[in-house]
Amino acid sequence: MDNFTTQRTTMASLTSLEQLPAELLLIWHTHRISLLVSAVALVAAFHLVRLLRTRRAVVETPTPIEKEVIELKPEWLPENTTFLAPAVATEAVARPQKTRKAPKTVRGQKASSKTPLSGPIFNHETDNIQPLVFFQSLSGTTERYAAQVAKALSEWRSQNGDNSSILEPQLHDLSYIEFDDFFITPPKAEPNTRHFYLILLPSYNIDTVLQNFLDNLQETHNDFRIDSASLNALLGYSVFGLGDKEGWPTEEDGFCSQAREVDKWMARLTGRKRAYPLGMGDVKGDLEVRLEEWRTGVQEALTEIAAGRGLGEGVPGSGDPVESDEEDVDDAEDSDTDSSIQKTSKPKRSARVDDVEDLGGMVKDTADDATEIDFTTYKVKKKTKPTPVVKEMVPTTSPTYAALTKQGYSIIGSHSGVKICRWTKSALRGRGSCYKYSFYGIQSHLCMEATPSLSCSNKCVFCWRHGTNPVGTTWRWVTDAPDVIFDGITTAHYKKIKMMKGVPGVRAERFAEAMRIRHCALSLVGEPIFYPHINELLTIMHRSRISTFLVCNAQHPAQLAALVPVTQLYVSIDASNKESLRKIDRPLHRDFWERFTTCLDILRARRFEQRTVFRLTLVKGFNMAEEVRGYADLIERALPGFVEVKGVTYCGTSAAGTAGLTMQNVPFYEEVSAFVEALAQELEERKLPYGIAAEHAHSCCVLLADRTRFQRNGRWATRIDYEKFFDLFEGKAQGTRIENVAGKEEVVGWRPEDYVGDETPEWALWGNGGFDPRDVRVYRKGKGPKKVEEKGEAKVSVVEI
Ligand SMILES: Cc1cc2nc3c(=O)[nH]c(=O)nc-3n(C[C@H](O)[C@H](O)[C@H](O)COP(=O)(O)O)c2cc1C
Ligand code: SF4
Repeated sequence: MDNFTTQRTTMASLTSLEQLPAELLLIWHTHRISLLVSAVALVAAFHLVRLLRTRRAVVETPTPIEKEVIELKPEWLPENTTFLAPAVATEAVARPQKTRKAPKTVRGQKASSKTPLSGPIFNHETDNIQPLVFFQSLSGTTERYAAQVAKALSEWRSQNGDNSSILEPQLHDLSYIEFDDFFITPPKAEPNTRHFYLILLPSYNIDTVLQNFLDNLQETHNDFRIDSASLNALLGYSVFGLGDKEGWPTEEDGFCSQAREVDKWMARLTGRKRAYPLGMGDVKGDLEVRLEEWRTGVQEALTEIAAGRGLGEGVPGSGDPVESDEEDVDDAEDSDTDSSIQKTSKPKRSARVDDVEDLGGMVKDTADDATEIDFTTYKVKKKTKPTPVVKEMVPTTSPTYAALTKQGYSIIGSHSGVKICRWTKSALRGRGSCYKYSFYGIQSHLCMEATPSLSCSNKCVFCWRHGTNPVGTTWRWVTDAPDVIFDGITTAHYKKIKMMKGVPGVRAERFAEAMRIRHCALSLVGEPIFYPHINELLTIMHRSRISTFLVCNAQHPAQLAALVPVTQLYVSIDASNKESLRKIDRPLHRDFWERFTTCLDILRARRFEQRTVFRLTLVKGFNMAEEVRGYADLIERALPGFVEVKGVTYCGTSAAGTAGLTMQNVPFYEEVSAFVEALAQELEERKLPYGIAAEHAHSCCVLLADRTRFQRNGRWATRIDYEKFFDLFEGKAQGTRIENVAGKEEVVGWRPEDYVGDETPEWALWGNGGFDPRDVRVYRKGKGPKKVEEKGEAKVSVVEI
């Protein structure tokens, strides 16, 4: 190309370059709408891809889940329970074979009915008598009188110079002591101190904690490893019963029935050392007179012992010529037994005796030259035993039933309950849902609160149940079928919703929505997993596309291990250490701490199957101060997906008062928040992946969550995709829980990450209060701010009532 041509081409290019902006401008003017639309679409597509990718990032885990094996003790397996085969996860837990109780085998000399088992000799010149006053009280009467007795005894001994060997009486609530420390053998004491027991008891013909005491005495007496009169080192005992003749006029009707039984068992356990006859008083009649008589008699018996004259003459122990009928029957059987043994040429040594010997020091020979007798083979006189009657947990005639229904609970069958909670009513009126909406997207007007077991194995200080609630360690009541319970609770719930129709402020659309239950909180009161058919009941709910949040008290490891996966599984963590837990939950199980920690291990093992939650209820003065590290230890052990921290709600009952709970024990929200911050800090220092996710200041509740599992792209995603949960349950969607089955990796179910829902809304995040901006916040007169406030972009309307 020559120079001229090159110049022309360059000129032409420059001209066209000069024209380019004009052309571009023209193109822009002609196509700007379609260009803008395409650009927006492109950006949207880009974000969508990113979102899907991050969502998948929450859902996927490439590695198969290792199963942890947790040992369950045979005694934890539910007795008298039809146990349902769990759908999943029981393989994760080794279930030991239930060992059958061996027949009772006694090695040693059977105590004759005529000679007392003496126990150590009391030397009145050197030895001291330690009176112990025990009581059990459900509504406070016996506690009051027991304290009076202890005080009167104390004054009597200090005013009377002859009583110098009688020590200051000690008062013990049977709910707090370890039975093993006092009722297997007498407690440890100074070498020259011997014990004298006084026991004051009410009677209850419903299942209460009292029955637990009775069962313990009976078990101790029947335990083949323990001397059947293991309390014979006591100097003596006496029982006083409080009853009500209005309801139980005679002994045949049950007047003071449990005191009578305790008296009987104590006679056996002490080798008949009844120092003064059983006293009984009618709370609505002669109680004070009878109690005074009894105390004077007991004092005389103590004076006799202190003077070295023992328990008196006549029939062992009582100084009374006739023992109670029941003991005579027992003795008659025993003598019958003795004679049948004498007829046997040579008593054979039982195979079980070897087993017993293996127990070493636990077996106590009653005499050195004792003949070994196998009581398992003799023929006993046939005794017609009454067929045991299975009781209803909450019969319609019981005071518990009356109290519950008065408070608005509907009792379904004889052991289930349902109640509309205040948040359901509040949501129906557009005044806000509970924290479950802020954290997990559950609208309170779509939620039903229910329990299939009103009974539980704790007596928590913050429980509202006024003390007369049914308690027990095993399920032994008439059992209602799961479909009957489901129909009953849903019908009762809808009935209660319908009753809200005329309440001012109820929103029509919410009322209509509420006629389809979407969620069930199995947490009302009691212990839902105590119900033997809980798995069937949960399955019915899931089939009806009702999601389930189940709260348990960590006292039933076997049931927890076998539970079908629920939408969200809660364990109440009421304290961070054994002592504190004993004080606050007042558990009935002696091995409550072991049960509790095993439940944490089970929760850890099952954290890949369902969302797991620790529920901490903070009670000032009980379980807050100095316990942050302890709670962090428990979190580290169980690795729950979430930790909900909530201030206790004061129930304002006399029961709470008796437990020493007042308004002073209710922490302020600032105190709860400070506690949560300290806990988050402690977890951070331990490199545990928890952060404070959300709050609901209105119900004094803050949520911590596992960042690695419930955050998406750096934002909290604590809400639940309920539809996905049901699809996973029905098999319409495939889960991603992979396990090693016979050496092969297989999808065995779903994981919590499979049904993670939307991101936590801005207003619910930590620092933003957690009140749904669509609702109207209502304050009581003089409590809240008076004008409409601006909060972020959302308007929070404030109305005073
Ligand atoms: C549900 C219930 C069942 C009761 N059952 C009996 C009973 O079987 N026999 C009896 O003599 N008194 C019975 N009573 C009366 C109590 O034993 C009596 O009120 C006692 O003083 C309660 O003591 P507390 O306040 O220490 O618990 C019953 C009371 C209630 C509330
Ligand atoms: S576990 Fe629940 S129902 Fe049972 S005593 Fe505690 S608060 Fe009450």
